[in-house]
Amino acid sequence: MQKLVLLRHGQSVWNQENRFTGWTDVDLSEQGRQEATHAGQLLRQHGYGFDIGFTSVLKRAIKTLDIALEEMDLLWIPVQKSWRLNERFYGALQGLNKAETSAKYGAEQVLRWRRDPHELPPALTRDDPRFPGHEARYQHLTARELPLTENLRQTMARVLPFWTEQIMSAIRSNQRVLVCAHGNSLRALVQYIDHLTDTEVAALNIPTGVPLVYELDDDLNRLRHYYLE
Ligand SMILES: O=C(O)[C@@H](CO)OP(=O)(O)O
Repeated sequence: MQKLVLLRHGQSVWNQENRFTGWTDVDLSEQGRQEATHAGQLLRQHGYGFDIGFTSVLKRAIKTLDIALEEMDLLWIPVQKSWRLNERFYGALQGLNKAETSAKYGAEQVLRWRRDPHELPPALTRDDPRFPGHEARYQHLTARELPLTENLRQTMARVLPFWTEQIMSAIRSNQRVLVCAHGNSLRALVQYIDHLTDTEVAALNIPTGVPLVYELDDDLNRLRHYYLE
């Protein structure tokens, strides 16, 4: 039996301000730092150790992983960062306040944008300052990989190659893995691992900063999963 731990980053400043975040590189809030510290303490108290960490290229996830590893005195382990673990790209909604957007477009539409796995938020244009193609960290991405908007299906499609090629292969070589990512990139991964239907994943919300443990059999099928308390 193998264990895998998934961790959503601690609360960010824009989670706190109730703004659509996506690929915007906002920092952790003070509460988010505390959540990350607590996650690391919980993992340490339950005797967890890790050989490798995986995270996105966004600082709220990178810092959460760093803080949690520091609590376990594991800052020295290798960490691999990939844009494929980034939050779902929220298109032209990025930066908008969620309550104001509900008042403007209606709560039902906003809920579809947030949770319907097939619904595409309004797209950005390439000349928008928020387009990731302007950023050095995404220069190696192809034009097709650079998103203008993204639904959960598309998030899953870019997360899965990283899951199979990097994360699964680390688990298969008996490395103990900690993945620190985002609400929606983790929802996409959990939908895949748990074979959730679209209705089930629409209802799934992963809390910030709470370690989610997966026990896997030798073929890496899920045996059970639970949050650490
Ligand atoms: O704003 C975002 O990027 C995400 C995660 O905070 O929000 P939501 O939960 O609405 O998909």
